[in-house]
Amino acid sequence: MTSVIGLLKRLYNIAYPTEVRKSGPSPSNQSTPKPLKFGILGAARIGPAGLIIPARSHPEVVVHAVAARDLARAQAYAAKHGIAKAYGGYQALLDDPEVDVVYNALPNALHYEWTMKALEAGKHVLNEKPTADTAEETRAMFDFAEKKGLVLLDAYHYRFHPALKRAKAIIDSGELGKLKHITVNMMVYQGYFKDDDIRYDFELGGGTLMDMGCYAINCLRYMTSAEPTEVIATSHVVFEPKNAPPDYVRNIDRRMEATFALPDDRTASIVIDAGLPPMLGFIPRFPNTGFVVECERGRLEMLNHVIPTLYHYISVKNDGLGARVEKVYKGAGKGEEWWLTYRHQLEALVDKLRGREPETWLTKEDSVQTMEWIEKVYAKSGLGSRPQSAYFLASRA
Ligand SMILES: NC(=O)C1=CN([C@@H]2O[C@H](COP(=O)(O)OP(=O)(O)OC[C@H]3O[C@@H](n4cnc5c(N)ncnc54)[C@H](OP(=O)(O)O)[C@@H]3O)[C@@H](O)[C@H]2O)C=CC1
Ligand SMILES: O=C1OC[C@@H](O)[C@H](O)[C@H]1O
Repeated sequence: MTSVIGLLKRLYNIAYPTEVRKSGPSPSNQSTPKPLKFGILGAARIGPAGLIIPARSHPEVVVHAVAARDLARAQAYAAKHGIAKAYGGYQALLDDPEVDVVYNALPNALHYEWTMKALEAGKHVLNEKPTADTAEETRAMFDFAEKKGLVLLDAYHYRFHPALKRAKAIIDSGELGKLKHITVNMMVYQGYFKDDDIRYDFELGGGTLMDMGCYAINCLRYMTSAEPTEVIATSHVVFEPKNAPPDYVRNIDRRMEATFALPDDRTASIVIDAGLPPMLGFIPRFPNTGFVVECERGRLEMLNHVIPTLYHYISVKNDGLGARVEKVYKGAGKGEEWWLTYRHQLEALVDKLRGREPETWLTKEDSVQTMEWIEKVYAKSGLGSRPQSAYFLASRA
């Protein structure tokens, strides 16, 4: 019962966060900096969860502008979400001198071009996951941000939640002995994405490994504190749209499984599926996201590591001490029980931009290695990497 009330409270606060007063110079304190102004590239579906709602409860963030390819679409989005400026075209937003930080919420294949252009315009960037289409592009993006002295953060938002950090602390404490194997699952039911979703478009950087698999690869590296040494095996099911035309190219993974070797005889596997069929042909399935870590002296299972604010558990079976369940909606650091992973992420980004030490941060190598292993799984599967950005290729010509 208490957990149901807790869930309802969290849901209410997520949907209706207390709007905080935005910081800035006041008669009593002229030195307080103005809030950071964010601009969103794309009237994207992820915008509200990824930035707009978290910004409401952050005193130092204002969502100032949105750009869409079509001005009317940007205006409608701006009106709906209370955003002051709307631009018809992404470059126009980058040319706005008031924008401090750009949120790149475009399809994966456009991350490279528009993040590079944003950095060129002198903006810090919160870039949606996965970083780009290839590791080469990813490295170039971080190198350029470094060169410009700007902050670039990939939106691996799940990494900022205290529950995930607690799961890792249990593994790192050694109470379960040496880690032997981790399995990371990211599965949603059939119909979760429509057939014309960007995730099913090869040219836009689609594929289920790109989309949900990037979390899984990032997670296995994080939980094991190691880089894989080899992709041992893969198997996949390709996406089949309804009424596929005869010339339809089956190059998009709807399901991807992969097994990796890690140093010290450890292994890892991932199971990603964007279309779990109904049970017995008609019973709908719940999304299944989480991971299981098998250790020498027990196992740890975390359910829902990607949206833990809604509900999660960390179940620990210690061969010597027995079993227990932990839930961490609020950690020892900053945050409220109802903070989504995106709100934690925004807190860290703003801390970084303001010169404060963020509680959690992701390194360049984190992003580069995640992309490297995505590409290696695609290579092993025979599906191949998503195409390099034309903007990247032009820069190398
Ligand atoms: N962090 C997270 O939890 C999540 C992250 N994501 C990531 O965010 C990004 C966007 O995903 P999502 O919001 O679901 O995507 P949408 O389908 O909403 O597309 C995002 C934007 O892409 C723009 N766009 C530009 N070119 C094209 C094109 N050729 N075809 C289609 N759209 C185009 C559209 O902009 P315009 O408005 O200009 O037309 C659209 O608003 C992806 O990288 C995805 O991986 C997605 C969901 C969750
Ligand atoms: O980033 C994401 O997180 C949740 C998933 O459902 C979605 O496909 C993905 O883009």
